[in-house]
Amino acid sequence: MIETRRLFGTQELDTGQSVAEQTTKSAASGTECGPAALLVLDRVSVKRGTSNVLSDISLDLPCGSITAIVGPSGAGKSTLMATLNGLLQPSAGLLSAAGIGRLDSAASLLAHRRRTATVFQEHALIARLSALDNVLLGLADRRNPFSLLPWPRALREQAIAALAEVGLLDKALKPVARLSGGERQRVGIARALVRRPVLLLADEPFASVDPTLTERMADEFRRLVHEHSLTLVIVLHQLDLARQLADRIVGITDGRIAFEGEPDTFDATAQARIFPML
Ligand SMILES: Nc1ncnc2c1ncn2[C@@H]1O[C@H](COP(=O)(O)OP(=O)(O)OP(=O)(O)O)[C@@H](O)[C@H]1O
Repeated sequence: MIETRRLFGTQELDTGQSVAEQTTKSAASGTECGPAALLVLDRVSVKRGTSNVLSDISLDLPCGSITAIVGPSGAGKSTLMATLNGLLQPSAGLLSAAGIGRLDSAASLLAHRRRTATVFQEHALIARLSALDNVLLGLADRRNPFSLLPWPRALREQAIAALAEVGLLDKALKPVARLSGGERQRVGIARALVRRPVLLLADEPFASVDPTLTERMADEFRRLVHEHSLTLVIVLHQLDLARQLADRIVGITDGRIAFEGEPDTFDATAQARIFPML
């Protein structure tokens, strides 16, 4: 396990409440998750175009767990993430979410997406906008998209709280173009946290961060996930990092699960099954 370090630092807000406290409360009231799984995939297949990209995926995501998805390029990892997010619909099989039920209607998918947030590989930030405005974009579905009015005060406070949570309060008004790579990644994390999600999806979030910073950020990621009572699914190319960070590793090859187990069972034989060239 990585030694705990506070890269971001938790800043207390005027309300005396950290985002972690607020989020834990909202997460707890937002799901009836408890000891059950937050999300269950039952024999899910997904097509892109006419080809089957995922086949027969059965997977439980226990509440509060960290699952690392590993696999070669083109194996279907991002497709799986888009399916977990409700962006891609299965061509066969079923997803069900705690407190929502089957994710097979517009209403159930909307409910699922409202409590899900994503951290992207290249942060997907708008460079000319400030850190604060980028974090507010994480709340775009919480107000009228055609509104010309300034963001409501409550949402601005929520965004400021999320920036404080990742230790970036002093950079709130700086354009993202003038932030370092690590700071941008933290803005991306704040933009996800501001949604007060219960499910956090991260697709190669450390791809553009140097190895030393990656280890520190992974450690901090783990802290945030636990403090916010989140369920995290993270795609990682670094296998050592996957072992350190995750409670469970899922290996995918050719759109199928080739390995599923605790990190200490992800041995050379398991690795060879997923990455035959290593
Ligand atoms: N929009 C799309 N339309 C059709 N096929 C697609 C589309 N996006 C991805 N694919 C195909 O689906 C397969 C899985 O792609 P996916 O991006 O899920 O893989 P991945 O494991 O995330 O790869 P990488 O590690 O390179 O990001 C690939 O063969 C890819 O070419």
